Amino acid sequence: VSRFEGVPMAPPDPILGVSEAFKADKSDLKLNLGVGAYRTEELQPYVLNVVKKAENLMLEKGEYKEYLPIEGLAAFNKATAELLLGADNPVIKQGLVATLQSLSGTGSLRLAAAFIQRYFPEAKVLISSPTWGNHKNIFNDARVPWSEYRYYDPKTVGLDFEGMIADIEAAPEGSFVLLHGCAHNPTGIDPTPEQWEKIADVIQEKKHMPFFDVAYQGFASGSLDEDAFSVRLFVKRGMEVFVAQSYSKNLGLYSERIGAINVVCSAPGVADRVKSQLKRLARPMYSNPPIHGARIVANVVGDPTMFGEWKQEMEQMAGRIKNVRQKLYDSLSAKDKSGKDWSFILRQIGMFSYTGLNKAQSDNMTDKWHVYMTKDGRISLAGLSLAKCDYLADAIIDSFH
Ligand SMILES: Cc1ncc(COP(=O)(O)O)c(CN[C@](O)(C(=O)O)[C@@H](O)C(=O)O)c1O
Repeated sequence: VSRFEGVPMAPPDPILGVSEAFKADKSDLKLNLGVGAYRTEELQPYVLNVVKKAENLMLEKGEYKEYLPIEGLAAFNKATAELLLGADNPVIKQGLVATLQSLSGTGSLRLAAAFIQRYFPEAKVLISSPTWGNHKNIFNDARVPWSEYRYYDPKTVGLDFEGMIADIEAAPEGSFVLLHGCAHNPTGIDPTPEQWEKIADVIQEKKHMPFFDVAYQGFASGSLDEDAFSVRLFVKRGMEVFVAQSYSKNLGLYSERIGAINVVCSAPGVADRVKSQLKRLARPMYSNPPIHGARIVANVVGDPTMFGEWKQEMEQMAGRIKNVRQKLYDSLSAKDKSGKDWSFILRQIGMFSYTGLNKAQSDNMTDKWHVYMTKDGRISLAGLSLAKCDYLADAIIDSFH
């Protein structure tokens, strides 16, 4: 008998498992609104033109494939910190930022979790309710305890700001507060600038550590700087901050697994020590990160023409999603006779819309309409075309009532 006899079948991933089910569906009506992956109006995957340009340049140069240092490609680490904080941010000049290239957003979050587990074993991470489906698994597997702060208010289909502040205030001093830098996943609801100020106040008062997850910089509003507002606000206040970054969405580098963990410290010597310990944790985890995506980012950001083209393509992707949001809202408003207010769809930002459909209703979307979405009611508008909005509106109205 096999020694693996006791190994049970793991459940499908709540997000990536939806894509597997979608692939198995034979209907030509099927729509994949599950994983947050950008599609064109023709519902095809999209490789940015600027990425193709950078890759052609790299091919011509015929670059080496030697190991990267544990911390990754230096040119990438410089570019990624500058993109996040602004090239002229004093914390960069003063050597206060420890940046390590890591395996995209997930790997960066996991590496930071390992650091928290080792150096702050008593601390808890506060995560929003709801949050990205993988956050809890990352902290569970890193043996970091977490609890939730209120975030989504189903009554207003908006932010439960009072609840959020109260829960952050009530948490033990020195907790880590996980915040979505922009384009909150799954709700698409972001705090206003004034609310970010208040969130920074309470985190400062309680001596908590802000931990930003920045997976959509430039993809939410179309502007890299606008989408970095929250992070730069906290750094400007002199706060020490963790920031995980990802280039999966804004540069379309999903499977290249390119991202970074940044730790903004309040004293130069400290940043070097933090970086050295992050390296010590990364080495036995995956040793060193993949070079291809790092070179693409470094080449694009390092060349003013390509950087400009990237910003244009980002605005186009964000723009297409905004158009789809508007069209879906128009279709729902025109078709739904119940008088339900669908304007929350227009107030949400980024790839996703949190529809309020419950599990049974989401099942109906899939079983009856072949619309694939996550069971928490989230739909990825990045997987929707203008042409399919009427069909989706019919499915949503049928499922709600
Ligand atoms: C808030 C947040 N943080 C981190 C990540 C990790 O991304 P990566 O490891 O590729 O850099 C995602 C991606 N989340 C998804 O878009 C999603 O929620 O569908 C999807 O890519 C995923 O992995 O689940 C995310 O939404």
